[in-house]
Amino acid sequence: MAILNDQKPSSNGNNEIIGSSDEFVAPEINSFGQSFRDYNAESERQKGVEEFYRLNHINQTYDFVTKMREEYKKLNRVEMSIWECCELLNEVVDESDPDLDEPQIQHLLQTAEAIRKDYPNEDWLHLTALIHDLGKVLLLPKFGGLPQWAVVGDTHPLGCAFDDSIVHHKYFKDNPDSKNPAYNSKHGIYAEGCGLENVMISWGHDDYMYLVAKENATTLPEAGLFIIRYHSFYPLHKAGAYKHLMNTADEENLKWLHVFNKYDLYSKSKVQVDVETVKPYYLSLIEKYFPAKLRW
Ligand SMILES: O[C@H]1[C@H](O)[C@@H](O)[C@H](O)[C@@H](O)[C@H]1O
Ligand SMILES: [Fe+2]
Ligand SMILES: [Fe+2]
Repeated sequence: MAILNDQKPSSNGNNEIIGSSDEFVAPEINSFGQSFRDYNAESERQKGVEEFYRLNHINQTYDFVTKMREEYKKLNRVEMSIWECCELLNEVVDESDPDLDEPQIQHLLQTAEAIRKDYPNEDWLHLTALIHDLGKVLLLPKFGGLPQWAVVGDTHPLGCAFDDSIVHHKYFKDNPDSKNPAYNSKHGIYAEGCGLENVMISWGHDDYMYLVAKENATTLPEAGLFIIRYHSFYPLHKAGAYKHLMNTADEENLKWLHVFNKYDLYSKSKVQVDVETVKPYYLSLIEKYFPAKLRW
């Protein structure tokens, strides 16, 4: 499972050159004709996305995240299977995403099918892709009906300074934490190398799904759990900010997150995956790595 080189990590340990025509090719532009993750490009989605980040940056505080973690670790809301949850995502719309307006179940399957093409033997990675965004059910009434700013979008640490690389950074000026001297220095309340598991990250679908998977005793490897928990932490995995908070285990896991991110971001397209065709495969993976019913 360790990644041996900077290229595609191959499960047999060889530094093979990959040239199959069936390989996943990342497109240069999104379905709206723009580059991916361009938060300033004028588009039908730009204004809504910016308003989303304004609310997110004002309201996500250290105290808010502390309360959310306390509340949701009870897992006392719903009992259901992973697949049932995938189907629920059909009803969810993500207002933070400039690149996608397809139903979320399509995004899950597009990500999983793309990664499966290039990593046919890493079944844990296929399943990780399938479930990575399931936490977005927090938007639905029976999961608490949280507002968009508390569920989707990129994530960032609380308890230390907000890095400039965070999307629409200017809105942090109205976040009470940015005026708190305990929280607004580079290290804030954290020690160098303390490990990401000791860092408060803005609350949303990543941390919730991590909690659900972990508490329901999934047998997914650590790297899968890390991907689920930090896939929206673009300031770290894209911009390289906050690296001083990582420990050596985080550094290993981050390599897999980099692999995953390509498929999460660039598989977003208008080409739909046929759900019924791929369903039996994913059901078999769910059975391998999860109990039949989970507490949510
Ligand atoms: O808008 C997107 C979307 O909400 C994704 O699910 C999340 O993982 C990304 O980080 C975010 O930028
Ligand atoms: Fe996500
Ligand atoms: Fe995603």
